[in-house]
Amino acid sequence: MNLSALISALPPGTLSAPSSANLDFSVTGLTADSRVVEPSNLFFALAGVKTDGARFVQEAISKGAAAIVAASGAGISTDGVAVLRSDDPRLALARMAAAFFGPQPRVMAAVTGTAGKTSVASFLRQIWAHAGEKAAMLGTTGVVAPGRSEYGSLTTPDPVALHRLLAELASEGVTHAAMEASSHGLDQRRLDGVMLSVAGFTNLGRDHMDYHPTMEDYMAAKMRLFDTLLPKGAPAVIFADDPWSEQAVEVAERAGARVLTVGRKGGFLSLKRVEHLRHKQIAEVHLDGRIFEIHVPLAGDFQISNALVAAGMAIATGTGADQAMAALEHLTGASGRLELVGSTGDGAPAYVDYAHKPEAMENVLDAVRPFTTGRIIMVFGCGGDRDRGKRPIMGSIATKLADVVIVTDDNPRTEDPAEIRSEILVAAPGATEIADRAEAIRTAVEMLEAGDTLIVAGKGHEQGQTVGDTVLHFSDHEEIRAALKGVSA
Ligand SMILES: CC(=O)N[C@H]1[C@@H](OP(=O)(O)OP(=O)(O)OC[C@H]2O[C@@H](n3ccc(=O)[nH]c3=O)[C@H](O)[C@@H]2O)O[C@H](CO)[C@@H](O)[C@@H]1O[C@H](C)C(=O)N[C@@H](C)C(=O)N[C@H](CCC(=O)O)C(=O)O
Ligand SMILES: Nc1ncnc2c1ncn2[C@@H]1O[C@H](COP(=O)(O)OP(=O)(O)OP(=O)(O)O)[C@@H](O)[C@H]1O
Ligand SMILES: N[C@H](CCC[C@H](N)C(=O)O)C(=O)O
Ligand SMILES: [Mg+2]
Repeated sequence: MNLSALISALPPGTLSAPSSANLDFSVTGLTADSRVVEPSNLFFALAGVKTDGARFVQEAISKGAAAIVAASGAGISTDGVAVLRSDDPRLALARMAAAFFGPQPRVMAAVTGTAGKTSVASFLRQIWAHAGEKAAMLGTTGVVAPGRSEYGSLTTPDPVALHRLLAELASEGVTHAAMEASSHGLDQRRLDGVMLSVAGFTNLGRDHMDYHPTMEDYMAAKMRLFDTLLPKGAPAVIFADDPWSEQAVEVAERAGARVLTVGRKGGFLSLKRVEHLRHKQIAEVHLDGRIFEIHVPLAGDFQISNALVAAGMAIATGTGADQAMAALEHLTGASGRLELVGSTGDGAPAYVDYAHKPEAMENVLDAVRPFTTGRIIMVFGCGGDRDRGKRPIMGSIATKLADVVIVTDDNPRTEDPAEIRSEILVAAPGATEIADRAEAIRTAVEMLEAGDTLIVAGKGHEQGQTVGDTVLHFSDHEEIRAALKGVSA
């Protein structure tokens, strides 16, 4: 694509080019990573968390970069290769990636919040598909679309990967796509080129305190979805029953969004009653004077909240209310979200759940308590190179709400695993420490008696254990199944 044409497709003020530069040539792609530069690429030199892309400009040029985009003040030398300047180079990358790759599915939805994003994106795709749309979802668990099911890595992909994917989906005929907006993604402008039709908010709780200095900063990053990215007048579907809901509503209203609240305090989809059964729930929902009684085939109060946010987003983008509500009766939970993996011979269930932050853990333990006549046995750990402050908090929640706690490893990455465990154990008196996750799961399964419930938390859909820089194959599902076979043999 011609660079001059690409620049003129951008909103004014995105970039400035030196007046002397000849930009009338073709660029073959964009990247912010010097290691993957190909001839005639445009290289974005971005200041990051670990290093500064400006240090790799020479490497990018030696690999054939045709022009460089850098921050306005960055001092770089380029031996005559054109340098385009931007006050916000990450924003420039997002907008240029959008212009370079072109088409996006016609209806784009993004959901933010500390917990529930993957579930809402997955439910929204399922509702649209049920209503006959060609629909996709992309997020932590990967990409799901007609003919596609790909394992993911980031919750919100970087703009180049994101817009390449959206263009592919559009060319495959996908008209509706639901994506997750992580706070990292929002802060780093990964979604700033997406043309949103609707945005959603689930809740706010402690997470990523290694990246965001305060909860207010974390909330502000999430609110970029409403105050910066969502076009004026577009619907903002907000879960109404969270302590942060009111603030989210204020931000969205101030930004000119059409606010639709859902939940017990919801004005749009109003939850009047929920009856919890072990593996399903019956919810009464009011909408526009009509009453729907929905049988949702999922466990966990929080899944009703997620289902309502998803239904709200679907209805706000044109799905009929009857169709959306009917679709909720067929929902499948996202992989590893309070997922029943198996049961012992005398009926004690073993669940895999992705709770890896305090509120999520609390919700999951609360969700299974009413159906547990015996003990709740909880196996979990905390990731290395991530928020350290959550470790004792999770240790204390597990101790308070579960009856047996086994602390184990969960992606220690470059940290000392024993140190991570000890930071959890400080606040988990009486917990058992078993470093090896497979052994921890086996031990827990062997303990199960009639009436007990096992929750193995933290990894959900993940298929690896990251130790140092190495990812070793590991699946909570596989380990639980193997252990259950062992006890029934
Ligand atoms: C902390 C963080 O968010 N980092 C993200 C960020 O990297 P960064 O720009 O800070 O990277 P950096 O290593 O400091 O490097 C700076 C620049 O130099 C470049 N570079 C670096 C080395 C080199 O040899 N050549 C080179 O050009 C890098 O490509 C980068 O452009 O921007 C990159 C491109 O978008 C992301 O891939 C990267 O995600 C890393 C891998 C990551 O682990 N992120 C996690 C924490 C994350 O984003 N998680 C969220 C939330 C999860 C959730 O709650 O669901 C997610 O959306 O997944
Ligand atoms: N609405 C909710 N409220 C509280 N906890 C929830 C909610 N939805 C899900 N959870 C809990 O959080 C875990 C992760 O759910 P999900 O993957 O849908 O969230 P997420 O926001 O995508 O998380 P991540 O940021 O890690 O990708 C679940 O396994 C469950 O323990
Ligand atoms: N098992 C996990 C969960 C990671 C969740 C991820 N979304 C993030 O925090 O970046 C870990 O701590 O390694
Ligand atoms: Mg997610």
